[in-house]
Amino acid sequence: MTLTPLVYWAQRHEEIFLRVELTDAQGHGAKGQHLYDFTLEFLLPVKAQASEVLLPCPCSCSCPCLLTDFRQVNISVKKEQWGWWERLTKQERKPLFLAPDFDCWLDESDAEMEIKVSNERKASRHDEEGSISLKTGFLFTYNLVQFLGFSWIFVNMTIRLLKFDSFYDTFHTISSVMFFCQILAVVEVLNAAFGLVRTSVTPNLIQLFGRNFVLFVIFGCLEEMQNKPVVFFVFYLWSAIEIFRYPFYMLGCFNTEWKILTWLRYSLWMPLYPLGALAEAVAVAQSIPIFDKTNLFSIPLPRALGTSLSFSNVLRVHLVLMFLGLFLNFRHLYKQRQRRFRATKRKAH
Ligand SMILES: CCCCCCCCCCCCC[C@@H](O)CC(=O)SCCNC(=O)CCNC(=O)[C@H](O)C(C)(C)COP(=O)(O)OP(=O)(O)OC[C@H]1O[C@@H](n2cnc3c(N)ncnc32)[C@H](O)[C@@H]1OP(=O)(O)O
Repeated sequence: MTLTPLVYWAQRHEEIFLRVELTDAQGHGAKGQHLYDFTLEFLLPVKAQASEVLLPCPCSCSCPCLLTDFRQVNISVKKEQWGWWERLTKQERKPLFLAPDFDCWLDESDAEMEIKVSNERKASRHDEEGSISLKTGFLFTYNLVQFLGFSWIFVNMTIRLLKFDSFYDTFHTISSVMFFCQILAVVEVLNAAFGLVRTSVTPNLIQLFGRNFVLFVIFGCLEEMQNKPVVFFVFYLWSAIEIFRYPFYMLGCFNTEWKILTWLRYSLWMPLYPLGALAEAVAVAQSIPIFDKTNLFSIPLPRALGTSLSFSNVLRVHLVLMFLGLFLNFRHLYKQRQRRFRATKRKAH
């Protein structure tokens, strides 16, 4: 016996959904195997191929099998032309077995809203992807430029060291590239401030201020300091860490890491940071008598208090701050190291 099933329908601008219910088919209650049949003449042309979305097979296998408890067939038919139909069938009178599928029903305006929301979602995903790749491109370029700059400094100084060239002209050969790299390092504080990288501003600010004070104020402003061997030690120690730190960040931009590079980035600072701070402290200490002698940057005082306040007093305060800064950054780097290696261990398990 052939039965006519109940057919529920809904539409979107590009397709028709049909839900064919077999349980409530005419002849309800009949058991055994039956043939079900219905005919619909659509209002407008549709694409020939309909896709049938079947309910999962009760035995949850993927093999073709006979479905004995099969109550519903979902069919989706693509419209030939995008648009909204005023009804489903050519004939104005709705067939008796046909009813709206209120579970899936949308009015034209709701469907338009759905399209709008989905388009907006797509556009925002697109924007997000765009800004992620812009951020990655920016960070990669920044790290690459710093890596090239510091590599040039490190290689140049190593060659000079191996050739037993004089320590005394380090500043004149290296300073322009060092100035460039250290001015550019302002970006690192901005990256932290704008949340471009997962770190805090304070350690970056301490690092930037500490180095740039020595570079621009002590070495840059005092010619007498420029020929001292301490310049060599300061520049060499700074660049020794950066030739590992920046490539580590470059790989990080693409979620990649080389274990040995990660280890170097998070271990070399342990000897280098105190040595670097010590070299910087020596430079500051050596500059104190020069500032006293030349009165450079001294602050004029009212006569009752004396003639002027020497800049060397600022340097003495700076020396104290340096040890505080060294302590804060040492602690920060230690925590970063713990976090990094804990994460690596977790990944390995
Ligand atoms: C405010 C006024 C205070 C006045 C103080 C006065 C003086 C203070 C002086 C202190 C002594 C300074 C001595 C020093 O100058 C001597 C030397 O430098 S000697 C050489 C040895 N030095 C070092 O080893 C330090 C090198 N520098 C650093 O490590 C950083 O500058 C530092 C801020 C100290 C730490 O970096 P950060 O906090 O960023 O840690 P991470 O590297 O672990 O990064 C955290 C996450 O962010 C991602 N990140 C960071 N930067 C970038 C980037 N440019 N591009 C891409 N990604 C980046 C990184 O990948 C981490 O992400 P994730 O956790 O997902 O892996």
